Amino acid sequence: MSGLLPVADALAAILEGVTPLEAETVPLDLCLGRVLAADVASRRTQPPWDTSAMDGYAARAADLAGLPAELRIVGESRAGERFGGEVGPGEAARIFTGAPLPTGADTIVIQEDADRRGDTVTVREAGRPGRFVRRRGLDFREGEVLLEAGRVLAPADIAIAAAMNHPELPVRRRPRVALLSTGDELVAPGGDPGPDQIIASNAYGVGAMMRRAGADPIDLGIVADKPEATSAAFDRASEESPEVLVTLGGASVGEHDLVHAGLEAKGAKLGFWKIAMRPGKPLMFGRLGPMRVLGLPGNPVSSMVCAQLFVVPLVKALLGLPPDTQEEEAILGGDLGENDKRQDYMRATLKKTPQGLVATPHGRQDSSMLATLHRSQCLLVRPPFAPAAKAGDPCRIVRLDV
Ligand SMILES: Nc1nc2c(c(=O)[nH]1)N[C@H]1C(S)=C(S)[C@@H](COP(=O)(O)OP(=O)(O)OC[C@H]3O[C@@H](n4cnc5c(N)ncnc54)[C@H](O)[C@@H]3O)O[C@H]1N2
Ligand code: MOO
Repeated sequence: MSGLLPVADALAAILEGVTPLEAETVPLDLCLGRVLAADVASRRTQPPWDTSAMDGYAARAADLAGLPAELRIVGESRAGERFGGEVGPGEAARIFTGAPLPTGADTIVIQEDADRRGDTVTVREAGRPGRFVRRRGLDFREGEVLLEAGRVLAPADIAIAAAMNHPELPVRRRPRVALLSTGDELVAPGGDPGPDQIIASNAYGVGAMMRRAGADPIDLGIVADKPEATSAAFDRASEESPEVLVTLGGASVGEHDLVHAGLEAKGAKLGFWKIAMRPGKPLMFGRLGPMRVLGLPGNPVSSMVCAQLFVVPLVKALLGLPPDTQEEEAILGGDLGENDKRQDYMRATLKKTPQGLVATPHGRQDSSMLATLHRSQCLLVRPPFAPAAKAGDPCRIVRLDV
């Protein structure tokens, strides 16, 4: 074996012992995308009474056996104000969509099928008894659980929660993920890079991914490659008390890669460092006090791929959701040589064809190349020591969530 930790073992170590965060109560208009923390039962029956589905006349089916039928109008029922009286034999009430069905009536005649003259209406056509009547509870009943714990709330869920008379919902608190970029060479976008500097991109991409996964990213900025600066940055991170600290860069073995030593100096419990994966070999995991710390390699593609494969599942676990790291079958779109000891995650395009999904890896897979990531829809997954493969062979992919 390579001595490097397999990808699945690394993920298992990161997720070990993670329990979902506590619930908080949030107003409905802020619930989109949040994870429901408890079953929600209706406080109402809907509709609360038998109601009309059309504008027309509420009548008794028995009076409509022979047509045309002439009925006397005894009142009006509209949405918001019902007719308090009763519809007796030979009688009808004017009614509008959404209005309560008056006592005695059991059928709605739509106004297109009737002619009104003063207080009389002549019904020319009528449907079966109960036509155009929505029965009480047709939609849902008080006490019925319509939203189940663990659901990621979508617009229709929020609409039904409102209809059930819930102005707010219990949802899982969003995990807080602190992001720390390391490197003397980095300048924030819009800044003024010196001759040996580049623009920092990782915290923005990874932060966006965290937000989409349901977490709140906290950008702790850029820290210089100095032990004192690294130490101070870890203190700032601890003060924010996030659930997760993600360091970006400085994970490798060079003299200026200070994350590992910095964490050790702070007394962090280090889990693993270096895994059998490309990109992402120097991935690091440990715990600093209550924080889970993931040290992501600085190469931009390594940072993004590791964030999707390891940090997003951690965020999901903190939200009580399954990891969602599903691999899918596809067809290889180009020839590939034998793989080495690292599990490969190759940026590839994904096309739907009559034969199935075709994944075609890009020729250059350098982990510095963000433009290739941007032009990819999936990662082609090649296990360690996978044999050479030809176009048309089956392959495994994970869809990119970037
Ligand atoms: N002797 C060895 N050298 C390297 C190894 C190794 O095993 N032995 N591993 C290589 C691999 S694989 C990777 S990946 C990188 C990871 O290095 P670091 O995590 O220490 O990352 P840095 O050196 O800080 O940066 C790498 C690269 O990425 C750029 N970078 C860093 N942060 C950002 C950012 N926030 N936004 C944009 N770009 C960033 C940085 O400028 C470097 O170019 O190590 C290899 N070396
Ligand atoms: O892991 Mo590094 O990501 O191969 O470039």
